[in-house]
Amino acid sequence: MFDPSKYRTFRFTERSLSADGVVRLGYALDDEHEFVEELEVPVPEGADLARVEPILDLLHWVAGVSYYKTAAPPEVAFEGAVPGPAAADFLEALYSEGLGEFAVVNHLPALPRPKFPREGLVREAPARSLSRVLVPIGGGKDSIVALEIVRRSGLDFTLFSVRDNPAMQRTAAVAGVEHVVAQRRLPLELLGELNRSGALNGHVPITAIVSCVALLTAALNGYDAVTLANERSASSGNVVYDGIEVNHQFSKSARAEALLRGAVAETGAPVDIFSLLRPASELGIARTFAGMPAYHGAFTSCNAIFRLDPALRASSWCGNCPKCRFVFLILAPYMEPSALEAIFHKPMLDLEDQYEGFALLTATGGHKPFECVGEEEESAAAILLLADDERWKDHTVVARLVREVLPTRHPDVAAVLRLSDAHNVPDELIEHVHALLGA
Ligand SMILES: CC(=O)N[C@H]1[C@@H](OP(=O)(O)OP(=O)(O)OC[C@H]2O[C@@H](n3ccc(=O)[nH]c3=O)[C@H](O)[C@@H]2O)O[C@H](CO)[C@@H](O)[C@@H]1O[C@H](C)C(=O)N[C@@H](C)C(=O)N[C@@H](CCC(=O)O)C(=O)O
Ligand SMILES: Nc1ncnc2c1ncn2[C@@H]1O[C@H](COP(=O)(O)OP(=O)(O)OP(=O)(O)O)[C@@H](O)[C@H]1O
Repeated sequence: MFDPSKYRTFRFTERSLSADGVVRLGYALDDEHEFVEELEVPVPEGADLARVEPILDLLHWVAGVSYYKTAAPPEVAFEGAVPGPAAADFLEALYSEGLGEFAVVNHLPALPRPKFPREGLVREAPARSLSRVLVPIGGGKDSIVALEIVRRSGLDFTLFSVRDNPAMQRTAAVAGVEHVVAQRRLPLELLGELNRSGALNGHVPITAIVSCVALLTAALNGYDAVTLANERSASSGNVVYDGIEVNHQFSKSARAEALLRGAVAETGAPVDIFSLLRPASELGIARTFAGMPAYHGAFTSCNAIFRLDPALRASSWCGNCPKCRFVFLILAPYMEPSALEAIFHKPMLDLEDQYEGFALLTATGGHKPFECVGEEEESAAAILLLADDERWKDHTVVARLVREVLPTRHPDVAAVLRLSDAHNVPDELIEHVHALLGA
Protein backbone atom coordinates (compact mmCIF):
# COMPACT_ATOMS: atom_id res chain seq x y z
CA MET A 1 0.00 0.00 0.00
CA PHE A 2 1.11 3.56 -0.73
CA ASP A 3 0.64 5.71 2.39
CA PRO A 4 0.95 9.39 1.33
CA SER A 5 1.45 10.55 4.93
CA LYS A 6 4.73 8.64 5.36
CA TYR A 7 6.69 10.69 2.77
CA ARG A 8 8.71 13.74 3.86
CA THR A 9 10.51 15.11 0.81
CA PHE A 10 9.88 15.57 -2.89
CA ARG A 11 13.23 15.73 -4.70
CA PHE A 12 14.12 17.45 -7.98
CA THR A 13 16.87 15.06 -9.08
CA GLU A 14 18.12 15.67 -12.62
CA ARG A 15 17.14 17.29 -15.88
CA SER A 16 18.71 17.27 -19.33
CA LEU A 17 18.21 18.48 -22.88
CA SER A 18 19.92 16.77 -25.81
CA ALA A 19 20.89 18.31 -29.14
CA ASP A 20 17.97 16.50 -30.81
CA GLY A 21 15.47 18.10 -28.43
CA VAL A 22 14.86 15.25 -25.96
CA VAL A 23 14.15 16.61 -22.49
CA ARG A 24 14.36 14.35 -19.42
CA LEU A 25 12.95 15.55 -16.14
CA GLY A 26 13.72 13.49 -13.03
CA TYR A 27 12.11 13.49 -9.58
CA ALA A 28 11.93 11.28 -6.48
CA LEU A 29 9.74 10.83 -3.46
CA ASP A 30 12.10 10.33 -0.54
CA ASP A 31 14.39 7.46 -1.62
CA GLU A 32 11.51 5.24 -2.60
CA HIS A 33 9.89 6.26 -5.88
CA GLU A 34 11.54 7.80 -8.94
CA PHE A 35 9.70 9.53 -11.77
CA VAL A 36 11.00 10.47 -15.20
CA GLU A 37 9.01 12.59 -17.63
CA GLU A 38 10.22 12.95 -21.23
CA LEU A 39 9.50 15.58 -23.81
CA GLU A 40 10.61 16.21 -27.35
CA VAL A 41 10.83 19.84 -28.35
CA PRO A 42 11.64 21.26 -31.77
CA VAL A 43 15.26 22.36 -31.85
CA PRO A 44 17.25 23.85 -34.75
CA GLU A 45 20.67 22.51 -35.82
CA GLY A 46 23.47 23.95 -33.74
CA ALA A 47 21.21 25.55 -31.12
CA ASP A 48 23.00 26.94 -28.07
CA LEU A 49 21.63 24.52 -25.45
CA ALA A 50 23.56 26.10 -22.57
CA ARG A 51 21.74 29.39 -23.11
CA VAL A 52 18.33 27.85 -22.34
CA GLU A 53 19.39 26.05 -19.13
CA PRO A 54 17.56 28.50 -16.82
CA ILE A 55 14.28 27.98 -18.72
CA LEU A 56 14.89 24.22 -18.63
CA ASP A 57 15.24 24.50 -14.84
CA LEU A 58 11.97 26.39 -14.65
CA LEU A 59 10.22 23.69 -16.69
CA HIS A 60 11.75 21.00 -14.44
CA TRP A 61 10.45 22.70 -11.29
CA VAL A 62 6.99 23.40 -12.71
CA ALA A 63 6.40 19.95 -14.27
CA GLY A 64 7.28 18.31 -10.93
CA VAL A 65 3.80 19.14 -9.65
CA SER A 66 2.40 15.99 -11.39
CA TYR A 67 4.60 13.77 -9.22
CA TYR A 68 4.62 15.89 -6.06
CA LYS A 69 0.85 15.40 -5.94
CA THR A 70 1.16 11.63 -5.35
CA ALA A 71 1.91 12.34 -1.67
CA ALA A 72 2.10 16.15 -1.33
CA PRO A 73 4.90 15.90 1.28
CA PRO A 74 5.86 18.90 3.45
CA GLU A 75 9.35 19.47 1.98
CA VAL A 76 11.08 19.87 -1.38
CA ALA A 77 14.81 19.39 -2.07
CA PHE A 78 17.03 20.17 -5.05
CA GLU A 79 19.99 18.24 -6.40
CA GLY A 80 20.79 20.79 -9.11
CA ALA A 81 20.07 24.50 -9.48
CA VAL A 82 17.72 26.13 -6.97
CA PRO A 83 15.08 28.77 -7.75
CA GLY A 84 15.69 32.47 -7.36
CA PRO A 85 13.21 34.60 -5.38
CA ALA A 86 10.70 35.19 -8.19
CA ALA A 87 10.73 31.53 -9.26
CA ALA A 88 10.26 30.52 -5.61
CA ASP A 89 7.22 32.81 -5.32
CA PHE A 90 5.75 31.28 -8.48
CA LEU A 91 6.43 27.70 -7.38
CA GLU A 92 5.06 28.25 -3.89
CA ALA A 93 1.81 29.50 -5.45
CA LEU A 94 1.74 26.66 -7.97
CA TYR A 95 2.33 23.90 -5.41
CA SER A 96 -0.37 25.29 -3.08
CA GLU A 97 -3.07 27.32 -4.91
CA GLY A 98 -2.39 25.40 -8.12
CA LEU A 99 -3.22 22.25 -6.14
CA GLY A 100 -6.27 23.83 -4.48
CA GLU A 101 -8.84 21.71 -6.32
CA PHE A 102 -6.67 18.66 -5.62
CA ALA A 103 -6.80 19.49 -1.88
CA VAL A 104 -10.59 19.89 -1.96
CA VAL A 105 -11.33 16.64 -3.79
CA ASN A 106 -8.90 14.67 -1.65
CA HIS A 107 -10.34 16.22 1.53
CA LEU A 108 -6.89 17.32 2.67
CA PRO A 109 -7.10 19.27 5.93
CA ALA A 110 -5.21 22.15 4.26
CA LEU A 111 -3.61 23.12 0.97
CA PRO A 112 -0.05 21.77 0.56
CA ARG A 113 2.42 24.58 1.28
CA PRO A 114 6.00 23.43 0.62
CA LYS A 115 8.62 26.16 1.02
CA PHE A 116 11.01 26.61 -1.90
CA PRO A 117 14.59 27.87 -1.53
CA ARG A 118 15.14 31.27 -3.12
CA GLU A 119 18.94 31.61 -3.32
CA GLY A 120 19.23 30.84 -7.05
CA LEU A 121 21.00 33.06 -9.51
CA VAL A 122 19.04 36.13 -10.61
CA ARG A 123 20.10 37.05 -14.14
CA GLU A 124 19.68 40.48 -15.59
CA ALA A 125 16.46 40.91 -17.54
CA PRO A 126 17.44 41.38 -21.20
CA ALA A 127 16.27 44.11 -23.55
CA ARG A 128 13.34 42.62 -25.43
CA SER A 129 12.14 43.09 -28.97
CA LEU A 130 8.97 41.77 -30.57
CA SER A 131 9.07 40.51 -34.11
CA ARG A 132 8.59 36.69 -33.99
CA VAL A 133 6.05 35.07 -31.70
CA LEU A 134 4.99 31.55 -30.81
CA VAL A 135 1.22 31.15 -30.45
CA PRO A 136 0.15 28.08 -28.41
CA ILE A 137 -3.06 26.51 -29.67
CA GLY A 138 -5.16 24.16 -27.57
CA GLY A 139 -7.73 23.35 -30.25
CA GLY A 140 -10.35 25.66 -28.73
CA LYS A 141 -11.85 29.03 -29.64
CA ASP A 142 -9.63 31.17 -27.40
CA SER A 143 -6.34 30.38 -29.09
CA ILE A 144 -8.01 30.84 -32.49
CA VAL A 145 -9.01 34.39 -31.53
CA ALA A 146 -5.46 34.94 -30.22
CA LEU A 147 -3.84 33.74 -33.44
CA GLU A 148 -6.12 36.01 -35.49
CA ILE A 149 -5.07 38.98 -33.34
CA VAL A 150 -1.41 38.18 -33.98
CA ARG A 151 -2.08 37.74 -37.70
CA ARG A 152 -3.63 41.22 -37.87
CA SER A 153 -0.60 42.73 -36.12
CA GLY A 154 1.66 41.69 -38.98
CA LEU A 155 4.16 39.99 -36.64
CA ASP A 156 5.85 36.82 -37.84
CA PHE A 157 4.25 33.87 -35.99
CA THR A 158 4.15 30.10 -35.68
CA LEU A 159 1.50 27.94 -33.99
CA PHE A 160 2.60 25.62 -31.21
CA SER A 161 1.06 22.68 -29.35
CA VAL A 162 2.07 20.30 -26.61
CA ARG A 163 0.97 16.97 -28.06
CA ASP A 164 -1.14 17.02 -31.15
CA ASN A 165 -4.82 16.33 -31.57
CA PRO A 166 -7.27 16.58 -34.47
CA ALA A 167 -8.76 19.91 -33.28
CA MET A 168 -5.30 21.49 -33.23
CA GLN A 169 -4.52 20.07 -36.68
CA ARG A 170 -7.81 21.34 -38.11
CA THR A 171 -7.20 24.76 -36.55
CA ALA A 172 -3.71 25.01 -38.03
CA ALA A 173 -5.04 23.92 -41.43
CA VAL A 174 -7.74 26.62 -41.44
CA ALA A 175 -5.24 29.21 -40.21
CA GLY A 176 -2.78 28.15 -42.92
CA VAL A 177 0.13 28.83 -40.61
CA GLU A 178 3.10 26.62 -39.67
CA HIS A 179 2.37 24.48 -36.60
CA VAL A 180 5.14 22.99 -34.47
CA VAL A 181 4.50 20.33 -31.86
CA ALA A 182 6.28 19.26 -28.70
CA GLN A 183 5.64 15.72 -27.48
CA ARG A 184 5.23 14.92 -23.79
CA ARG A 185 5.44 11.47 -22.20
CA LEU A 186 4.44 11.01 -18.57
CA PRO A 187 5.23 7.77 -16.73
CA LEU A 188 1.51 6.93 -16.80
CA GLU A 189 1.92 3.27 -15.94
CA LEU A 190 3.81 4.11 -12.77
CA LEU A 191 1.36 6.88 -11.82
CA GLY A 192 -1.57 4.53 -12.43
CA GLU A 193 0.02 1.77 -10.35
CA LEU A 194 0.71 4.18 -7.46
CA ASN A 195 -2.80 5.62 -7.69
CA ARG A 196 -4.32 2.15 -7.48
CA SER A 197 -2.32 1.44 -4.34
CA GLY A 198 -3.29 4.66 -2.55
CA ALA A 199 -1.30 7.58 -4.00
CA LEU A 200 -3.15 10.89 -4.20
CA ASN A 201 -4.46 12.06 -7.55
CA GLY A 202 -6.21 15.17 -8.79
CA HIS A 203 -6.02 18.24 -10.96
CA VAL A 204 -2.67 19.86 -11.71
CA PRO A 205 -2.04 23.44 -12.97
CA ILE A 206 -1.51 22.24 -16.51
CA THR A 207 -1.33 25.63 -18.24
CA ALA A 208 1.83 26.44 -16.29
CA ILE A 209 3.42 23.26 -17.66
CA VAL A 210 2.31 24.00 -21.23
CA SER A 211 3.58 27.59 -20.86
CA CYS A 212 7.04 26.42 -19.79
CA VAL A 213 7.28 23.93 -22.67
CA ALA A 214 6.33 26.79 -25.00
CA LEU A 215 8.93 29.06 -23.39
CA LEU A 216 11.65 26.45 -23.84
CA THR A 217 10.65 25.96 -27.49
CA ALA A 218 10.59 29.73 -28.02
CA ALA A 219 14.01 30.23 -26.41
CA LEU A 220 15.55 27.42 -28.47
CA ASN A 221 14.11 28.64 -31.75
CA GLY A 222 14.61 32.37 -31.47
CA TYR A 223 11.05 33.54 -30.78
CA ASP A 224 10.66 36.78 -28.83
CA ALA A 225 7.44 35.91 -27.05
CA VAL A 226 4.82 33.30 -26.24
CA THR A 227 1.31 34.71 -26.65
CA LEU A 228 -1.22 32.84 -24.52
CA ALA A 229 -5.00 33.04 -24.81
CA ASN A 230 -5.95 33.16 -21.13
CA GLU A 231 -9.05 35.23 -20.62
CA ARG A 232 -9.99 37.61 -17.79
CA SER A 233 -12.67 35.16 -16.55
CA ALA A 234 -9.99 32.54 -15.76
CA SER A 235 -9.02 34.53 -12.65
CA SER A 236 -12.32 33.71 -10.89
CA GLY A 237 -12.36 30.76 -8.52
CA ASN A 238 -14.82 28.02 -7.68
CA VAL A 239 -14.96 27.60 -3.88
CA VAL A 240 -13.23 28.93 -0.78
CA TYR A 241 -11.13 26.32 1.04
CA ASP A 242 -8.49 26.74 3.71
CA GLY A 243 -8.85 30.52 3.38
CA ILE A 244 -8.09 30.50 -0.36
CA GLU A 245 -10.37 30.99 -3.35
CA VAL A 246 -9.69 27.70 -5.06
CA ASN A 247 -9.60 28.09 -8.84
CA HIS A 248 -9.59 25.14 -11.25
CA GLN A 249 -7.95 27.45 -13.76
CA PHE A 250 -5.36 28.82 -11.34
CA SER A 251 -2.47 28.61 -13.78
CA LYS A 252 -4.50 30.56 -16.35
CA SER A 253 -5.21 33.37 -13.85
CA ALA A 254 -3.78 36.89 -13.95
CA ARG A 255 -2.01 36.17 -10.67
CA ALA A 256 -0.25 33.10 -12.09
CA GLU A 257 0.69 35.07 -15.22
CA ALA A 258 2.30 37.83 -13.15
CA LEU A 259 4.25 35.30 -11.07
CA LEU A 260 5.37 33.36 -14.16
CA ARG A 261 6.53 36.56 -15.86
CA GLY A 262 8.61 37.37 -12.79
CA ALA A 263 10.17 33.91 -12.84
CA VAL A 264 10.94 34.16 -16.57
CA ALA A 265 12.53 37.61 -16.20
CA GLU A 266 14.82 36.17 -13.54
CA THR A 267 16.15 33.57 -16.03
CA GLY A 268 17.59 36.35 -18.20
CA ALA A 269 16.06 34.69 -21.28
CA PRO A 270 15.08 37.14 -24.02
CA VAL A 271 11.57 35.66 -24.19
CA ASP A 272 8.42 37.32 -22.97
CA ILE A 273 5.11 35.63 -22.14
CA PHE A 274 1.70 37.25 -21.80
CA SER A 275 -1.96 36.56 -22.41
CA LEU A 276 -3.49 38.35 -25.39
CA LEU A 277 -7.05 37.73 -24.24
CA ARG A 278 -6.58 38.90 -20.63
CA PRO A 279 -8.69 42.03 -21.18
CA ALA A 280 -11.69 39.98 -22.34
CA SER A 281 -14.40 37.81 -20.82
CA GLU A 282 -15.33 34.44 -22.33
CA LEU A 283 -18.63 35.96 -23.48
CA GLY A 284 -16.73 38.67 -25.35
CA ILE A 285 -14.39 36.11 -26.91
CA ALA A 286 -17.39 33.98 -27.95
CA ARG A 287 -18.98 37.03 -29.63
CA THR A 288 -15.81 37.53 -31.69
CA PHE A 289 -15.37 33.83 -32.42
CA ALA A 290 -18.97 33.56 -33.66
CA GLY A 291 -17.89 35.88 -36.48
CA MET A 292 -15.15 33.47 -37.61
CA PRO A 293 -17.17 30.75 -39.40
CA ALA A 294 -14.14 29.29 -41.16
CA TYR A 295 -13.06 27.82 -37.82
CA HIS A 296 -16.46 26.53 -36.66
CA GLY A 297 -15.93 23.08 -38.07
CA ALA A 298 -12.36 22.95 -36.77
CA PHE A 299 -12.35 23.88 -33.09
CA THR A 300 -13.17 21.74 -30.05
CA SER A 301 -13.13 23.20 -26.56
CA CYS A 302 -14.23 19.97 -24.83
CA ASN A 303 -11.48 18.77 -22.49
CA ALA A 304 -12.15 15.12 -23.30
CA ILE A 305 -9.87 15.59 -26.33
CA PHE A 306 -6.87 16.00 -24.00
CA ARG A 307 -7.04 12.55 -22.33
CA LEU A 308 -3.61 10.96 -22.47
CA ASP A 309 -4.97 7.43 -22.95
CA PRO A 310 -6.04 7.14 -26.61
CA ALA A 311 -8.77 4.67 -25.62
CA LEU A 312 -10.45 7.31 -23.43
CA ARG A 313 -9.73 10.34 -25.62
CA ALA A 314 -12.62 11.94 -27.52
CA SER A 315 -11.96 13.31 -30.99
CA SER A 316 -14.50 16.10 -30.65
CA TRP A 317 -17.28 17.48 -28.40
CA CYS A 318 -18.62 14.98 -25.83
CA GLY A 319 -21.82 17.05 -25.57
CA ASN A 320 -22.35 16.29 -21.90
CA CYS A 321 -19.79 18.12 -19.75
CA PRO A 322 -19.60 21.58 -18.13
CA LYS A 323 -17.21 22.84 -20.81
CA CYS A 324 -19.52 21.76 -23.69
CA ARG A 325 -22.48 23.36 -21.91
CA PHE A 326 -20.58 26.58 -21.20
CA VAL A 327 -19.29 27.02 -24.74
CA PHE A 328 -22.75 26.25 -26.18
CA LEU A 329 -24.33 28.81 -23.81
CA ILE A 330 -21.94 31.68 -24.55
CA LEU A 331 -22.00 31.14 -28.32
CA ALA A 332 -25.81 30.91 -28.45
CA PRO A 333 -26.55 34.67 -28.26
CA TYR A 334 -24.34 35.19 -31.31
CA MET A 335 -25.23 32.15 -33.45
CA GLU A 336 -28.20 30.45 -35.05
CA PRO A 337 -29.52 27.29 -33.31
CA SER A 338 -28.90 25.27 -36.49
CA ALA A 339 -25.27 26.43 -36.68
CA LEU A 340 -24.62 25.42 -33.06
CA GLU A 341 -26.34 22.07 -33.56
CA ALA A 342 -24.07 21.43 -36.53
CA ILE A 343 -21.07 21.88 -34.21
CA PHE A 344 -22.29 19.99 -31.13
CA HIS A 345 -24.51 17.45 -32.90
CA LYS A 346 -27.26 18.05 -30.35
CA PRO A 347 -29.61 20.87 -29.40
CA MET A 348 -28.16 21.19 -25.92
CA LEU A 349 -30.41 24.05 -24.81
CA ASP A 350 -33.48 22.06 -25.82
CA LEU A 351 -32.65 18.95 -23.80
CA GLU A 352 -34.41 18.93 -20.43
CA ASP A 353 -31.81 16.62 -18.85
CA GLN A 354 -29.14 19.30 -19.44
CA TYR A 355 -30.95 21.85 -17.24
CA GLU A 356 -29.12 21.19 -13.95
CA GLY A 357 -25.74 21.35 -15.69
CA PHE A 358 -26.56 24.70 -17.30
CA ALA A 359 -27.96 26.10 -14.03
CA LEU A 360 -24.77 25.09 -12.22
CA LEU A 361 -22.77 27.41 -14.49
CA THR A 362 -24.42 30.25 -12.56
CA ALA A 363 -23.71 28.42 -9.25
CA THR A 364 -27.41 27.55 -8.96
CA GLY A 365 -27.68 24.20 -7.17
CA GLY A 366 -24.01 24.07 -6.11
CA HIS A 367 -20.69 25.74 -6.82
CA LYS A 368 -19.39 26.58 -10.30
CA PRO A 369 -17.97 23.27 -11.61
CA PHE A 370 -14.25 22.50 -11.40
CA GLU A 371 -13.82 22.97 -15.14
CA CYS A 372 -12.68 25.61 -17.57
CA VAL A 373 -15.89 27.61 -17.46
CA GLY A 374 -16.30 31.37 -17.18
CA GLU A 375 -17.65 33.51 -14.38
CA GLU A 376 -21.13 32.88 -13.01
CA GLU A 377 -22.00 36.47 -14.02
CA GLU A 378 -21.19 35.85 -17.68
CA SER A 379 -23.26 32.67 -17.84
CA ALA A 380 -26.12 34.68 -16.33
CA ALA A 381 -25.44 37.44 -18.89
CA ALA A 382 -25.71 34.89 -21.72
CA ILE A 383 -29.04 33.66 -20.32
CA LEU A 384 -30.29 37.25 -20.14
CA LEU A 385 -29.37 37.77 -23.80
CA LEU A 386 -31.20 34.55 -24.77
CA ALA A 387 -34.31 35.55 -22.80
CA ASP A 388 -35.17 38.16 -25.44
CA ASP A 389 -33.88 36.26 -28.44
CA GLU A 390 -36.67 34.94 -30.69
CA ARG A 391 -34.34 32.21 -31.98
CA TRP A 392 -33.67 30.82 -28.51
CA LYS A 393 -36.19 31.92 -25.90
CA ASP A 394 -38.57 28.98 -26.37
CA HIS A 395 -35.88 26.32 -26.12
CA THR A 396 -36.80 24.17 -23.08
CA VAL A 397 -33.65 24.83 -21.05
CA VAL A 398 -33.53 28.55 -21.91
CA ALA A 399 -37.15 29.04 -20.84
CA ARG A 400 -36.51 27.26 -17.52
CA LEU A 401 -33.25 29.15 -16.87
CA VAL A 402 -35.09 32.42 -17.49
CA ARG A 403 -37.86 31.34 -15.09
CA GLU A 404 -35.78 29.80 -12.33
CA VAL A 405 -32.28 31.35 -12.47
CA LEU A 406 -32.63 34.89 -13.79
CA PRO A 407 -34.92 36.21 -11.01
CA THR A 408 -32.03 35.87 -8.54
CA ARG A 409 -29.31 37.17 -10.88
CA HIS A 410 -28.76 40.71 -12.15
CA PRO A 411 -26.00 40.40 -14.75
CA ASP A 412 -24.61 43.57 -16.30
CA VAL A 413 -24.07 42.48 -19.92
CA ALA A 414 -22.22 45.65 -20.91
CA ALA A 415 -19.78 45.27 -18.00
CA VAL A 416 -19.18 41.62 -18.89
CA LEU A 417 -18.36 42.57 -22.48
CA ARG A 418 -16.19 45.61 -21.65
CA LEU A 419 -12.44 45.12 -22.15
CA SER A 420 -10.31 45.57 -19.06
CA ASP A 421 -7.06 47.56 -18.86
CA ALA A 422 -5.42 45.01 -16.56
CA HIS A 423 -3.12 43.05 -18.86
CA ASN A 424 0.49 42.60 -19.97
CA VAL A 425 -0.13 42.91 -23.70
CA PRO A 426 2.55 45.08 -25.34
CA ASP A 427 1.74 48.19 -27.39
CA GLU A 428 2.40 46.41 -30.71
CA LEU A 429 -0.55 44.09 -30.06
CA ILE A 430 -3.07 45.84 -27.82
CA GLU A 431 -4.66 47.89 -30.61
CA HIS A 432 -5.37 44.66 -32.47
CA VAL A 433 -6.89 43.12 -29.32
CA HIS A 434 -9.25 46.10 -29.16
CA ALA A 435 -9.98 45.98 -32.88
CA LEU A 436 -11.02 42.32 -32.78
CA LEU A 437 -12.64 42.10 -29.34
CA GLY A 438 -14.03 45.59 -28.82
CA ALA A 439 -17.73 46.19 -29.48
C1 LIG B 1 -8.24 15.69 -20.08
C2 LIG B 1 -8.58 16.04 -18.68
O1 LIG B 1 -9.45 16.89 -18.47
N1 LIG B 1 -7.90 15.44 -17.74
C3 LIG B 1 -8.13 15.68 -16.33
C4 LIG B 1 -8.59 14.40 -15.68
O2 LIG B 1 -7.61 13.40 -15.96
P1 LIG B 1 -7.94 11.98 -16.59
O3 LIG B 1 -7.48 10.94 -15.68
O4 LIG B 1 -9.39 11.91 -16.98
O5 LIG B 1 -7.11 11.97 -17.94
P2 LIG B 1 -5.64 12.46 -18.30
O6 LIG B 1 -5.60 13.95 -18.47
O7 LIG B 1 -5.27 11.66 -19.46
O8 LIG B 1 -4.69 12.11 -17.10
C5 LIG B 1 -4.24 10.78 -16.83
C6 LIG B 1 -3.50 10.79 -15.52
O9 LIG B 1 -2.32 11.58 -15.63
C7 LIG B 1 -2.27 12.58 -14.63
N2 LIG B 1 -1.68 13.78 -15.23
C8 LIG B 1 -2.08 14.25 -16.45
C9 LIG B 1 -1.48 15.35 -16.98
C10 LIG B 1 -0.48 16.02 -16.27
O10 LIG B 1 0.08 17.04 -16.70
N3 LIG B 1 -0.10 15.52 -15.07
C11 LIG B 1 -0.68 14.42 -14.52
O11 LIG B 1 -0.29 14.00 -13.42
C12 LIG B 1 -3.73 12.79 -14.19
O12 LIG B 1 -3.80 13.21 -12.86
C13 LIG B 1 -4.32 11.40 -14.37
O13 LIG B 1 -4.05 10.62 -13.23
O14 LIG B 1 -8.67 14.54 -14.30
C14 LIG B 1 -7.39 14.93 -13.69
C15 LIG B 1 -7.63 14.97 -12.19
O15 LIG B 1 -8.59 15.91 -11.87
C16 LIG B 1 -6.98 16.29 -14.24
O16 LIG B 1 -5.77 16.72 -13.68
C17 LIG B 1 -6.81 16.15 -15.75
O17 LIG B 1 -6.52 17.43 -16.29
C18 LIG B 1 -5.43 17.42 -17.24
C19 LIG B 1 -4.15 17.76 -16.49
C20 LIG B 1 -5.69 18.44 -18.30
O18 LIG B 1 -5.00 18.44 -19.32
N4 LIG B 1 -6.64 19.32 -18.08
C21 LIG B 1 -6.95 20.44 -18.97
C22 LIG B 1 -7.93 20.02 -20.02
C23 LIG B 1 -7.55 21.56 -18.12
O19 LIG B 1 -8.16 21.31 -17.11
N5 LIG B 1 -7.29 22.80 -18.50
C24 LIG B 1 -7.74 23.96 -17.78
C25 LIG B 1 -6.57 24.77 -17.29
C26 LIG B 1 -6.32 24.54 -15.85
C27 LIG B 1 -5.03 25.23 -15.40
O20 LIG B 1 -5.00 25.83 -14.32
O21 LIG B 1 -4.06 25.20 -16.13
C28 LIG B 1 -8.48 24.91 -18.69
O22 LIG B 1 -8.47 24.73 -19.91
O23 LIG B 1 -9.08 25.85 -18.14
N1 LIG C 1 -1.84 21.18 -25.47
C1 LIG C 1 -1.67 22.48 -25.63
N2 LIG C 1 -0.69 22.94 -26.42
C2 LIG C 1 -0.48 24.26 -26.58
N3 LIG C 1 -1.20 25.19 -25.96
C3 LIG C 1 -2.20 24.78 -25.17
C4 LIG C 1 -2.49 23.42 -24.95
N4 LIG C 1 -3.53 23.33 -24.11
C5 LIG C 1 -3.88 24.59 -23.80
N5 LIG C 1 -3.07 25.46 -24.44
C6 LIG C 1 -3.07 26.92 -24.36
O1 LIG C 1 -3.35 27.28 -23.01
C7 LIG C 1 -4.20 28.41 -22.99
C8 LIG C 1 -5.48 28.07 -22.25
O2 LIG C 1 -6.14 27.00 -22.89
P1 LIG C 1 -7.70 27.01 -23.18
O3 LIG C 1 -8.17 25.59 -23.17
O4 LIG C 1 -8.44 27.99 -22.36
O5 LIG C 1 -7.74 27.62 -24.64
P2 LIG C 1 -8.38 27.13 -25.96
O6 LIG C 1 -8.21 25.65 -26.11
O7 LIG C 1 -7.82 27.95 -27.05
O8 LIG C 1 -9.89 27.60 -25.83
P3 LIG C 1 -11.17 27.00 -25.13
O9 LIG C 1 -11.39 27.80 -23.88
O10 LIG C 1 -12.22 27.16 -26.14
O11 LIG C 1 -10.88 25.57 -24.82
C9 LIG C 1 -4.41 28.83 -24.43
O12 LIG C 1 -3.42 29.78 -24.74
C10 LIG C 1 -4.15 27.56 -25.20
O13 LIG C 1 -3.67 27.83 -26.47
